[in-house]
Amino acid sequence: MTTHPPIRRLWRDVTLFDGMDTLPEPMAVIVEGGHIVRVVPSARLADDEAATCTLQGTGGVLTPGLVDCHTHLVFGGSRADEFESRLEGVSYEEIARRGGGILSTVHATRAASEEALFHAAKPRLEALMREGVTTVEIKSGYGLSVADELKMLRVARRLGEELPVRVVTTLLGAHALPPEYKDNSDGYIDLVCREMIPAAAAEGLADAVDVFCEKIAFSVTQCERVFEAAEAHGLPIKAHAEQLSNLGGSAMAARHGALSADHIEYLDVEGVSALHEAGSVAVLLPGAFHTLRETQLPPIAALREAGVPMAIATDANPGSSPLFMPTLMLNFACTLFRLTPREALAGMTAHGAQALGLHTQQLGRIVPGAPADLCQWDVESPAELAYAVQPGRLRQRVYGGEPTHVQGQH
Ligand SMILES: N=CN[C@@H](CCC(=O)O)C(=O)O
Ligand SMILES: [Zn+2]
Repeated sequence: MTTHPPIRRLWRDVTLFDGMDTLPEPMAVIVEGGHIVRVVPSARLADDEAATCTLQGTGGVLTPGLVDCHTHLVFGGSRADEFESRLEGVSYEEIARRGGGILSTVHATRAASEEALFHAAKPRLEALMREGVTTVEIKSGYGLSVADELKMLRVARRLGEELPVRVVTTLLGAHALPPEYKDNSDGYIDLVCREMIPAAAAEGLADAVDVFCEKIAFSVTQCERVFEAAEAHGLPIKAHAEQLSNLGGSAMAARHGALSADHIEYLDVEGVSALHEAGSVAVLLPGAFHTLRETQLPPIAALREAGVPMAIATDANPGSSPLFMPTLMLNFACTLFRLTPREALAGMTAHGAQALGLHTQQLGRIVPGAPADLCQWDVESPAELAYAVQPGRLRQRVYGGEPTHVQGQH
């Protein structure tokens, strides 16, 4: 039987954004067996080395595949009616207090079958993939019972099995208080700690555990209990914190070694120091900031000064961020939060991967040894990806070394 050598794929004469920076000269990248094996200035690529490769593309901008490190893509129903109420002046918090908001999605998600949730989530995920996403985190959090949270996580896992995209799952059982635990939030936290986390861990369904630490959700003390249960099962943690008020959830999460604190509009200087000391990532979610018409900006200058890595994500969800367009988030990160285009792009590549704990594999970078997840864009400079909101510029999406076609892509 003859064996064929693995295909070596070559991109050359590209402007390279390597996950952290734009390189100063046209570059060549060689991929083999699912990994990047060589990154070299095109001018220094020898003809005999190029001859061993299949030329895959030239010109434009090559970036790592985008990493969307915070989404709620699996859900039932729609919240267009709530969108209208907010336009009439009812706040997100008030809607939540009236039993709408997250709980209205819980109702619809519980009523949906696993099959129905899968088919509803698939086109949302394909929309992200058409815009360059090769790694996506998907949270549960609209089930709020053991069976329904596991159902959501199974759907997320199946999406990763059936589509050419890396899916990282997060159990967000402590997202909201389900109606059957009304006036018994500690009882619900008991359920999360004693049943939900152990069940998700036993079935290998969760890669991390998240909480919503907020007045309309759970207290710092309750969230800490969830983290202790996650730690007991060897699961990394992250937190929705300081989104609507400053409770100190980010600092507590950082003390527990959180991968990330997310939203963080109300984060104070102590919180920034805590993230810095713990090596946690600050995940900025400009889509939710925009949709909820927030006015409190996250402490970008302090984060930058402290050297806290900043990630950007879509937060794609039916309520606070029904936005399924990663490059729009790059633009929002710059226009709303005043990040530079370089910071925004690092936020959806290298730092997004770090928020998922995947930086140890060099995910989100274009360096030798990194997984070969790449995007070749029809733009002249990386900054254009954040500058213009213009779908259709993705020339080639490469996942695990293989060029992939995404449903609906032309
Ligand atoms: N902040 C809490 N959770 C989600 C919102 C979910 C929803 O409104 O359905 C978020 O990340 O914004
Ligand atoms: Zn979220």
